[in-house]
Amino acid sequence: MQLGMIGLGRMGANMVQRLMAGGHDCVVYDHGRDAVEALVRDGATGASDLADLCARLSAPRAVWIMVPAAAVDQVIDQLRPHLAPGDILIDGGNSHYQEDIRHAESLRDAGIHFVDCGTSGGVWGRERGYCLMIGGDADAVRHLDPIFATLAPGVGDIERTAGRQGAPSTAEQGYLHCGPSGAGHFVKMVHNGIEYALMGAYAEGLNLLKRADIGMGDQTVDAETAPLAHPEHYRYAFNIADIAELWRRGSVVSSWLLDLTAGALQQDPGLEHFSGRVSDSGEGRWTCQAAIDTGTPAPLLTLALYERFASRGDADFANRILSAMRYQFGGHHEKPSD
Ligand SMILES: O=C(CO)[C@H](O)[C@H](O)COP(=O)(O)O
Repeated sequence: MQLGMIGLGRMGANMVQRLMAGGHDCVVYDHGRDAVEALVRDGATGASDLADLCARLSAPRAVWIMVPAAAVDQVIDQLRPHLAPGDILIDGGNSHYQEDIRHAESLRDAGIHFVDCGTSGGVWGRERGYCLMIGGDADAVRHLDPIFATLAPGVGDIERTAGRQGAPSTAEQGYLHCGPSGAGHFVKMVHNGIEYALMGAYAEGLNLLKRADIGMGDQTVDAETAPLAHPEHYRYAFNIADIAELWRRGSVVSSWLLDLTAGALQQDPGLEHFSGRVSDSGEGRWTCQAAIDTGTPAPLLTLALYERFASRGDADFANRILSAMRYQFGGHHEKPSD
């Protein structure tokens, strides 16, 4: 099948490679000419601009947009004059699902279908396949089935869930039409909310293991810090990389996130190459907002998001206020940092 791809960053370029390896014909465009030329060398058709991309695609066109969420509006505005009724636009980036509803409505009168697709798999997706969470009109989604089937991981060697019978469903192959416009990105948003909490849980647990050796150090009692009552209970110098490795095998908390964590700890046990400032794309914030809008308790997902804010120093003033209050009511001085 033929597909136009706009945005050839880490995700878009790898997706084109996977599609071409699966026998699809890709017409590609990016602001950066190097990215276009690299894919042309591998067999894609390069476009000089969005009009050229549309001219090179046969009707009905299928155009996949893989750009940062903030740029989607502009790309759609620039594409619109070059599209015709029956064409399909796919937003495969990390857009807010409410933007999808707006985009689908604004294109409907012109007969253009809009499909939203939450895409998970990161830089590993080219090799492992992408998990695709899809929203939009059933007919448009059905038309794109060959594209989704190639991008998705397929059934692979994952054991079949007990009770599932017959030919593997698309969910079992790694892609799913989740519902009408916005449904794909809604599912991806919650996926990322869960991702934040899982990441936070591994990080906190591994940090506690790392700090299980504090009874081995100098136990000088400081009046400003609660003394360690039983230093002998905290004399474990755990090998954190080995424990992460161990948990990958047969444990209840094994997962791909843990596989990646074990890999990072193997390369750099102290994680010295990271400062610990953790960014967020916005997906976690949208998840919390949806939880608030619907009155759905989501304390773990919310806390994990706030921990990311704190990692960037955004709790520093609050912490200074705590110290100031302790000094005001008790004359307590801050302990110099270790
Ligand atoms: O697709 C993803 C992983 O599933 C994420 O959207 C992407 O990597 C950015 O995540 P974050 O919200 O942490 O910035």
